[in-house]
Amino acid sequence: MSGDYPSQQQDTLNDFEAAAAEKPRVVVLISGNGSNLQALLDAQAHDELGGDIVAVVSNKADAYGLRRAKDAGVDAVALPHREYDSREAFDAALIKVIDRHEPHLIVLAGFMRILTPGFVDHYRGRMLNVHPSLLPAYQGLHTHQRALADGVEEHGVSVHFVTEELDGGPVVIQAVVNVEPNQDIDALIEKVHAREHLIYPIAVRWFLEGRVKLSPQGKATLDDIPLPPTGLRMSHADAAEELDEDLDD
Ligand SMILES: Nc1nc2c(c(=O)[nH]1)N[C@@H](CN(C=O)c1ccc(C(=O)N[C@@H](CCC(=O)O)C(=O)O)cc1)CN2
Ligand SMILES: NCC(=O)N[C@@H]1O[C@H](COP(=O)([O-])[O-])[C@@H](O)[C@H]1O
Repeated sequence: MSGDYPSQQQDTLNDFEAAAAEKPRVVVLISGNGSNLQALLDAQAHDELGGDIVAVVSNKADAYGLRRAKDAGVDAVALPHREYDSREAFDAALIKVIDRHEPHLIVLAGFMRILTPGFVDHYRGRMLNVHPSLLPAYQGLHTHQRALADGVEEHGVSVHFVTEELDGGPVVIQAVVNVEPNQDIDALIEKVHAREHLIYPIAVRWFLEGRVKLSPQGKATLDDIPLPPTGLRMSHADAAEELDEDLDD
């Protein structure tokens, strides 16, 4: 296009093109393998995320998810929480690292640190988490083991807004996994992961499109309609269709 317009008009055209090209920025926090991060990176690569992952930050330097970020050409930062004297000091350092990227959304993807109220407040309404249970059941850790020990017939995964209450934030999307009699825990975890990898990119895209919001009253809404406490229940087929994915099981 250069040379077709006087220089001032060309500058304006460049500005418009630059603005059109810039997508919402996402920072992802991890602690481990990063399979959910990979699902988000894959969705982005297929133009299904609605934004760009601009940085991945891990509180564990040996997290394989950092390798996934580097392989995808994304800024990968290790910020070991053990190097800080307090949870507040770690969170303050984490905010500095994150805010360099001026993100529109913070995504927790297997991030295994409880965040302080100050951190949560700083990103209120623009921070999501994926939790391996049908919230409000089984908040906290070891959800699969606890669900199996209780003999539940249904388990699953929830994507929710992050608030001060651990895993207590308003739910956006849930996916249900049927638990077989004598269910093998590794097979259950694999089924839960498969559903996480579908519904998380959907929830992120809907947020970045402005469809999913956290109201000032602390309620999650989809297209301005309040979501129920269990969020939107998505079947495997519906989620696969929404993401234009082939069903994998
Ligand atoms: N303020 C909030 N912080 C976090 C939330 C949240 O909803 N509000 N979600 C969690 C994610 N999460 C479950 O989905 C979770 C992560 C970590 C823990 C936890 O007990 N962490 C321990 C350390 C455990 C470890 O290192 O293996 C800790 O922080 O002391 C519970 C739930 C993310 N943060
Ligand atoms: N309480 C938080 C929690 O347990 N999150 C869970 O950690 C796993 C991370 O896997 P990944 O690193 O492969 O995405 C995921 O199953 C996620 O739901």
